[in-house]
Amino acid sequence: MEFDRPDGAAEALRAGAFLLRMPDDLDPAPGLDLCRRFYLPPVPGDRYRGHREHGHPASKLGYEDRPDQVEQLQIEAHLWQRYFPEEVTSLLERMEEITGTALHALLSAAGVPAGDADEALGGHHGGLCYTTVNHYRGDLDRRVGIVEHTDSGYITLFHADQPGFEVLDNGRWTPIELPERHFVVNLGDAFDVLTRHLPHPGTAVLHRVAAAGPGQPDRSSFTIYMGPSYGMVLRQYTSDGELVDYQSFRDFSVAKAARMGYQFHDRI
Ligand SMILES: O=C(O)CCC(=O)C(=O)O
Ligand SMILES: [Fe+2]
Repeated sequence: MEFDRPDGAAEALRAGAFLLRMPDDLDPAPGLDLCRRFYLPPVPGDRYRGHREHGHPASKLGYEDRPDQVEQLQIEAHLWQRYFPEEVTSLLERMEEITGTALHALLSAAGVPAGDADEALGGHHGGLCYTTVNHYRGDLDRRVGIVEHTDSGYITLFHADQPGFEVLDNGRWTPIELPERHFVVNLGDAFDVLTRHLPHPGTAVLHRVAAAGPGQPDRSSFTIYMGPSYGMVLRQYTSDGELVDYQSFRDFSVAKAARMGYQFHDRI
């Protein structure tokens, strides 16, 4: 991963969000197709549709109709093959690789010593990777597309087909222009906690999606989320560069959900 400005990495860590150009041979269409069809009634043999009523028994996440304009489908990486069409799984796996590369580059830019990253990310306990498939319903009279929040993990990468994404930058809500063939990369809470006392801390960016007005087309986005697993303890570097335990990720997530006024996943 390369930044097109000399201060690119520093600025990405400070803001907690940046744009990443897609590789030329990556086709986001299967992901957008899934966003536009997962909520439609099931048709036998069509794995794009029917996810509202599916139940996804193997997943701890699954379908959720949220109080804002968005309805979401969240599926862990090890279940993509089971629940999604093949071309969607291939695309998501490719995006997972890109997300991992970006995460390691940013950890290094933040000052995590080379060779330390795997231990900092939880070592053999492994992490959690899932996709979120978002359908923003323009015809729903709700205040926002998705309410302001920080992502909980280390990093999230997403692609959206329309504007609406906004970040809080220097105290101001700033709409982000989404050029063709780009991903947005966001830093989340676990990255923020881990790097808070390092020379170049990364910020968990507060972001939201504006409501689409009546008569506007529905908006689609799909993400790759990478974070600690809920059984893990969040880690943090002290200012002396020592890696110590911070708080159980589950406790952290429950407290955050209460603070931000939403319900924590009831299957976790
Ligand atoms: O759809 C977007 O632009 C952002 C989605 C998002 O913030 C999320 O799924 O966590
Ligand atoms: Fe988000």
